[in-house]
Amino acid sequence: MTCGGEPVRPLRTSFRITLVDVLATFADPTLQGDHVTAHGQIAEPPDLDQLQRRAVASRLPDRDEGIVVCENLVRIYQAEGVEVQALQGLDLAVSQGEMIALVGASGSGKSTLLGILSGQDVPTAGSAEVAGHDLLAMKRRDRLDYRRSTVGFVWQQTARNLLPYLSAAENVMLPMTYTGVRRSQRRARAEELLDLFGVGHCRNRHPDELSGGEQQRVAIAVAVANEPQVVFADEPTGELDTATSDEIFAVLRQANEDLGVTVIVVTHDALVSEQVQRTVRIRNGRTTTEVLRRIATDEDGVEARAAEEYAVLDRNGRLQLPREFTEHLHMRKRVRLALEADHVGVWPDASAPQAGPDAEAGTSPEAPREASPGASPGA
Ligand SMILES: Nc1ncnc2c1ncn2[C@@H]1O[C@H](COP(=O)(O)OP(=O)(O)OP(=O)(O)O)[C@@H](O)[C@H]1O
Repeated sequence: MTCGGEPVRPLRTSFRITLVDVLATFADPTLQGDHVTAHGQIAEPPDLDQLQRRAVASRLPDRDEGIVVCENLVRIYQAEGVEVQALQGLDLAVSQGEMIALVGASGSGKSTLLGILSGQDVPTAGSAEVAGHDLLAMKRRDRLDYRRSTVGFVWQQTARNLLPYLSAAENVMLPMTYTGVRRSQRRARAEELLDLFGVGHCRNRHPDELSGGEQQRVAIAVAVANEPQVVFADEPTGELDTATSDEIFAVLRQANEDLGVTVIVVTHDALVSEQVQRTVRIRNGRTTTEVLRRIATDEDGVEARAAEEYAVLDRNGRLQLPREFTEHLHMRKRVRLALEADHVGVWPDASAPQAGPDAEAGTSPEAPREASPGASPGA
């Protein structure tokens, strides 16, 4: 399979959350800021050494349960009496400690998915679990705690990530205010994170005194301030030039590797998506293909990055064939399947008009064996 390219759009046009949501994400009038955690206790945040030890521990075996698991996820919007099916039975599993890219054409459902996973929106049906939280069953109060402590976000629009009247350090301290971290600890952790991400010298500057790249570094520090388990980044490099994009991506990778946080990045930028080990493509509200990247060594011992594209197979055995394949072979409505020793053959319906070139050339089998559930390869 080859990687089909999506048109690259320089800017996202649809965002539905405003600056007010920066505060709304964390603020809850029922909490007493400085003193009380979501559970009524004073929190003692770990220092960076402890976080790094945890990160290493989290990379040890047994991380394959999936920290993010979506099954058959459906989100239907009602717009002027018309139903829009933004997610149409989406499946996704992300392992703890992974960093993946989500790609897809405009309108394919990426933001809708991120909105659900980040606890800002509720799906219509299906299941979605993040770090053991059931996002369909979650109560309002739990959802607020979840947004404050379990997940972090970085948006494309720098103005959406940072409050303009707070300094960089104050912006990083803000989320900790709402989880009850003491002021001195908030400041220490904010300064550690700003140093870690290369913007320690900007701690007393306000967002309008920072470059776009510096603002996004601070935004990543804000996103990880409360030690979330997963960070969602929606086009975090969309407003930046290529060199700065690379730097910001490196900072996200640093958060992933040094702090052990799982990172899910939505991007239109092929250069960004090529830097992760797994890129998941969404089409029409479903995950369709995944590109897996690894370092391959040839017979001369030369290492090179290899990328292979896979179709996503859901629990019911459904997969979506890439449009360019079906169009090339004139596959419509139905195809013939054959179970072979180590693969499944898919042929165009020879009885249909304009069957594909292979079928016309007689390369499809005369009578393919029926693919029976439970039949083992080579049986
Ligand atoms: N609040 C809403 N009301 C009605 N329809 C919506 C709403 N939000 C999104 N949609 C529709 O749902 C579909 C998926 O939208 P979504 O924003 O998730 O796509 P996307 O892949 O993030 O696109 P983009 O890359 O342009 O941001 C689109 O058809 C969109 O018009």
